[in-house]
Amino acid sequence: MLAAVQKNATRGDPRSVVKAIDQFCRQKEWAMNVGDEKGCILDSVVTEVNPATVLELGTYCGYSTVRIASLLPSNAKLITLEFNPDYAAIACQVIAWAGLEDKVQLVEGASGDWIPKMKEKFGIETFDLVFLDHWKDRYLPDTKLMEECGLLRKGSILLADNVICPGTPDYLEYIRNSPRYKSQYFKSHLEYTKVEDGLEKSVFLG
Ligand SMILES: O=C(NCCCCc1cc2ccncc2s1)c1cc(-c2ccc(F)cc2)cc(O)c1O
Ligand SMILES: [Mg+2]
Repeated sequence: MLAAVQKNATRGDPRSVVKAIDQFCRQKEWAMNVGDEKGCILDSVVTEVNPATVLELGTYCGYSTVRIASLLPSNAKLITLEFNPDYAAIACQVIAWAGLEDKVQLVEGASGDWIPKMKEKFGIETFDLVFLDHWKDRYLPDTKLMEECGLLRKGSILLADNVICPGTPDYLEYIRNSPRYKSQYFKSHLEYTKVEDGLEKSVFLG
């Protein structure tokens, strides 16, 4: 995938990086990027929220990191967490190829360990937008952890990938029934396939 980016995408052009990855995943080898279809929904939410601070849980190869960072205002900050060092190493190069390294802070480690340290380590008050795309059984515990750590404010947006496939049933149950969130489901498809999947967008009501 990285070779395809370096071969087919223009340095400093995020859109060409996104296009090169989508082409590679459609023509050569499926990969678990959010993909072009759900990516358009992600883009519209980022544009609508126009966030100053973003947390991405699950960098993988940096595809959604590039999509999000390319839409952020100049002073905005995107912190992205990746557990797997091999993925993180690739993502770092993909983000650099897109010329977005100044907007992105890539952190290696587990969400459960890093979320409680966000304020002290990165000087973050609260996140305007959180994109959940990591272990599907961590969406719920990490959301509760973010609440407990005071990382969400009235109006913070949570956008969760894969709520149908692979699925995050406990997260959906919680977020759709909690009086502290207003949720909306965006029906789509699993990246590069016809399988149903979707994004759940939730506003924290405080
Ligand atoms: O597992 C997925 N994504 C998480 C990878 C886990 C990486 C982590 C990052 C991190 C950061 C901080 N703390 C802990 C963690 S753990 C994932 C899987 C599929 C899929 C769908 C159908 C299939 F047949 C096979 C795979 C599709 C997707 O869009 C995904 O996002
Ligand atoms: Mg995903």
